[in-house]
Amino acid sequence: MSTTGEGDVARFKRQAAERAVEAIQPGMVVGLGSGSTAAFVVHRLAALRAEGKLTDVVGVPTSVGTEELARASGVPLTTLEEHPVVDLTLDGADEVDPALRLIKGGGGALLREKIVAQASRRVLIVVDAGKLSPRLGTRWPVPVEVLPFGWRSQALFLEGLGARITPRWGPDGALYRTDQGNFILDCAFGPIERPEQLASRLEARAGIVAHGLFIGLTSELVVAGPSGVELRRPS
Ligand SMILES: O=C[C@H](O)[C@H](O)[C@H](O)COP(=O)(O)O
Repeated sequence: MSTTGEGDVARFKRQAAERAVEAIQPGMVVGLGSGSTAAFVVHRLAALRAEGKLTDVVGVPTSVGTEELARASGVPLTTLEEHPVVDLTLDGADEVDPALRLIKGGGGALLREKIVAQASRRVLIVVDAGKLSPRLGTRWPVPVEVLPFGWRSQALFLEGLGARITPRWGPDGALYRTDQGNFILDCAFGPIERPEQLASRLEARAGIVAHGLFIGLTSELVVAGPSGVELRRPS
């Protein structure tokens, strides 16, 4: 059923999120992703709690924004210090290729999202069909989080790898700061032939704190579009 005034994309995100929440079992520690799709997850979890269901589930937020949303919605939170292993993480993505490799970080939460995903037994990625792509980099730049110290050197390094760099700006007219106080360089590589190789190069560079390529982390994908809601697993 559609919510009044809700556009198609928002409806697909909500439908995918509602399906994904069905994977949550009582007593689980659940990683709560960031962004508009993950917000639907939090809202659905809060609605189930209000019905007296899944009341013993606790969430690990992947950003300050998600933490605030969960608190405002009454979803109980924990930390990776208290629960270093997460049972299930539900998160969105910006671009998904056929092998279920991802680009994430459009909202700047890539580092905490990756930390939580790597600490999770199972990662369910939740998207509308518009996120599906034949090859990563076709539709979205790769966000790269860099320390402010030496960031221009990282920009030159990234240009050397073939990227067109756009530093991300905040609404206040200053360079955008992540939850960790770092900058983000959005790196348009175009369609990326070998994402694993690019990821290794980025990981080898001091000053690069995180990148938005999520490889080998997706356990399952829930995708919603005009033809319905579908579950996919990496082949
Ligand atoms: O940093 C943000 C995250 O990686 C989001 O999960 C991603 O940008 C998708 O966001 P949305 O669900 O709003 O399209």
